[in-house]
Amino acid sequence: MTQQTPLLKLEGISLAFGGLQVIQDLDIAVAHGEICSLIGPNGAGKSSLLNIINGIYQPHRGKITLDGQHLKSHRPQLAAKLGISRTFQNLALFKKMSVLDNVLTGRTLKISATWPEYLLRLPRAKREADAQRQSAEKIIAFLHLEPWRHSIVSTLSYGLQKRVELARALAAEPSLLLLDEPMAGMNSDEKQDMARLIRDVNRELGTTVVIIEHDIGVVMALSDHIIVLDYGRKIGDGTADEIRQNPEVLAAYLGQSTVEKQQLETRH
Ligand SMILES: Nc1ncnc2c1ncn2[C@@H]1O[C@H](COP(=O)(O)OP(=O)(O)OP(=O)(O)O)[C@@H](O)[C@H]1O
Repeated sequence: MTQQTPLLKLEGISLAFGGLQVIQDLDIAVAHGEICSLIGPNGAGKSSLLNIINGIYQPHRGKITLDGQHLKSHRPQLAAKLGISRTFQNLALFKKMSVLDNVLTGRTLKISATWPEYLLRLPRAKREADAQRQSAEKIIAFLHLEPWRHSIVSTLSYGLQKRVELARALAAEPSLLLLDEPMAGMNSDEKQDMARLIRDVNRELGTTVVIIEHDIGVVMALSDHIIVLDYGRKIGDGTADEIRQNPEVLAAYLGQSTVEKQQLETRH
């Protein structure tokens, strides 16, 4: 596929729960190598959309294409195999395990030696275990987590735990990384650190990122492309400047806090 082919394309996607229409006839395209933010008021359907992209929810209508390949029956296992990795709104780590062991769990799909080979410590399993560990250590270094690599996750600050979650998602070497509010609950310094790391991941590893974030200042500074949802409909799609001038987007944010709306209008 050429670089002009979007990495991810959704066409005519609709999802409902009972009578509640959560996503309505949505078309979006995410280009290779971009940071694309999904924003919108609470309940707009942002997390549901990530759940569709990584196969947790099956849309009732519509077509999903990844790098030109139509995904007819999309499931989380397939998404992982195709290089889609994600983090969740609430931390989903093995809290009693070390940072290194948590990151290693992100490499499960990269294991090819069998359990008997591991149990018998056969050479192929040993070589593979060494390689897995080296890859995990590389990600830990990339995200500046070395001082805590042997720390038990539950002893770390919330900001560091979110970083471990990012490390675990990256350990799978995804081409598409889905981040569901990676900065929620962080203080301003932690948010800045996380934003910098996401930019480094995007630029240095070449990972395409789709991120849900409520902090409009961070979104405006970080995104190449912004998609705005409201009641499951797309009401904005463009660069930060285009979104800032979109009357429908501004109107949707009128119901939000004044601070959020001002940030949307004034951030550069
Ligand atoms: N599994 C489900 N069953 C029923 N309703 C659901 C389910 N998942 C999501 N919803 C509903 O779909 C709507 C959209 O929810 P979603 O979490 O996708 O919104 P969101 O934009 O991510 O919101 P927030 O910013 O508050 O996280 C909400 O009304 C929610 O209650």
